[in-house]
Amino acid sequence: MIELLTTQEMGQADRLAIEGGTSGLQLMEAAGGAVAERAMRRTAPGDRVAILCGPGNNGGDGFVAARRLVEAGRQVRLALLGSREGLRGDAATVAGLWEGPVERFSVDMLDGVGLVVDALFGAGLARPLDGEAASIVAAVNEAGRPVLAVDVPSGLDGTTGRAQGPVVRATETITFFRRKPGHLLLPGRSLCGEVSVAEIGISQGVLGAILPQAFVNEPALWRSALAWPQPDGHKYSRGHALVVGGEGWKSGAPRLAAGAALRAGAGLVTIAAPFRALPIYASQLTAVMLAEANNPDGLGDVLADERKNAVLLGPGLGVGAGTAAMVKVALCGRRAIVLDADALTSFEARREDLFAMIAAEAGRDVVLTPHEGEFARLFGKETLTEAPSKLEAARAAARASGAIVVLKGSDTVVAGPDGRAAVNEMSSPFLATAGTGDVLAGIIVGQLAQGVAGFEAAASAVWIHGAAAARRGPGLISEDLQALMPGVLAGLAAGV
Ligand SMILES: NC(=O)C1=CN([C@@H]2O[C@H](COP(=O)(O)OP(=O)(O)OC[C@H]3O[C@@H](n4cnc5c(N)ncnc54)[C@H](O)[C@@H]3O)[C@@H](O)[C@H]2O)[C@@H](O)CC1
Ligand SMILES: [K+]
Repeated sequence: MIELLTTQEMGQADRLAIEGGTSGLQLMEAAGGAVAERAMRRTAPGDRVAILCGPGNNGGDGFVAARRLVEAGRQVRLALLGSREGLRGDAATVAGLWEGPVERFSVDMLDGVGLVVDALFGAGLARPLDGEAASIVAAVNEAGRPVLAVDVPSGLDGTTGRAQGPVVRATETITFFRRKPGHLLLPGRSLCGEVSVAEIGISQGVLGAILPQAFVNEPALWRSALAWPQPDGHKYSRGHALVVGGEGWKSGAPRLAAGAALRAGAGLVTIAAPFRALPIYASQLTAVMLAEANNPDGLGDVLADERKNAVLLGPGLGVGAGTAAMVKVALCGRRAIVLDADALTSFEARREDLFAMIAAEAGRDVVLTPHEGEFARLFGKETLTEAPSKLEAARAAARASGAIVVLKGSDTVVAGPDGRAAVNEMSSPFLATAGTGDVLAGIIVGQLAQGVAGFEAAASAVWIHGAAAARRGPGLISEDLQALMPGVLAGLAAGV
């Protein structure tokens, strides 16, 4: 598992390491040394490097890096924002070890440099940058030279991935011990460039005291929860997913979802749809079965078969009272449910009804998969805009609804009502095409049908979906994803 630490949790990690006997100065020397190592990869002896230091410990890392880079034959010019006398603690100590000149920033420092090291602000950013700090950031961005940011690009909030004011646009960012959510959440991810993590002498053991609740969405988080077929198993032991579909002219979305559920490993997949639409569905389905459900009562009849243990409603279903009534029927009982697209929007004006139905049956998994527009309609625009970050918005929604919330985007967040959250980085911009959300919902219901727990089902599905897309790249359409999934699943089965 790869934990993501908030700025506050990282501060705790630093403190625990120091209490454990590693001094703050040792941590700073290690951090600055790691910065210098990255800088050396980007430059050759004789190259010029501009190091921009701020008034806190981020600046301290810059002073250490400057010293190491001079030792490695780089020509370093160092500028300090603020006065040398204003430096405190370890930053003051390492500034004292720097034998070169300490300049005030001027734009000419950036002329022709091979690299700019941004050590202005890191975890201590307390307010938006203004004044001289803002003009330095503007000059750095204007210069167009490669930028190595220390911890985070200055101006970026590492916890939220947001910048309230000017922010450095980095080519590369080096952070310490663990990444922060802001390295993965947009716009932070696009401002950081390539992100690397340096060990600086903080032991993994501190995580046992911090108990972080946010993680990178990667296989170690959920691999052990995945279900694989057993030699003595049969299709019924791999679960039966039901996709509730609507009219024939909207049959593409449920068909995409159903195919993905089969590929994900569900033993059987059935689409329930109105009788008049069944021939249209049947014309393009083979392994997926069909059932007649003309209305909520009809769906109830289909669901009387308890072996249908996971249900997806939403893709192609239409927005309105009819869909809301279908959702109500599906939510009666203990089976796992995925609500996507129209099923979410159908509760726009009556979200409390939905949350009450979810709460009525404890211990079964409900997964909601909104994109930002659907999220705003269901949970209220303010849940998105007033939350400090996308991560916190998803968490708040999960708490309010009692469901696992998959807030989609190229930085998809999966949040559980228990506070656990995973931020996805295995994604592809080519997923921004019609029907890919239907495929994702299908993978989730396919995982749930196999008995995978809700959070792990959702997080693994998001990853598998992104990994499948990454295998194709340009030209990807949602129909391709099904065929790409076996390669991704084979990698997971092999433990790659
Ligand atoms: N023991 C530790 O805590 C370690 C910290 N390290 C580094 O220390 C950094 C955190 O250091 P600090 O907590 O000193 O924080 P920063 O160095 O990020 O900034 C703190 C300073 O900036 C000022 N400031 C904050 N926002 C401002 C704004 N908008 N405009 C002008 N001034 C502003 C504060 O008043 C304070 O003087 C990390 O990002 C990391 O780079 C590393 O050296 C590793 C060890
Ligand atoms: K920085």
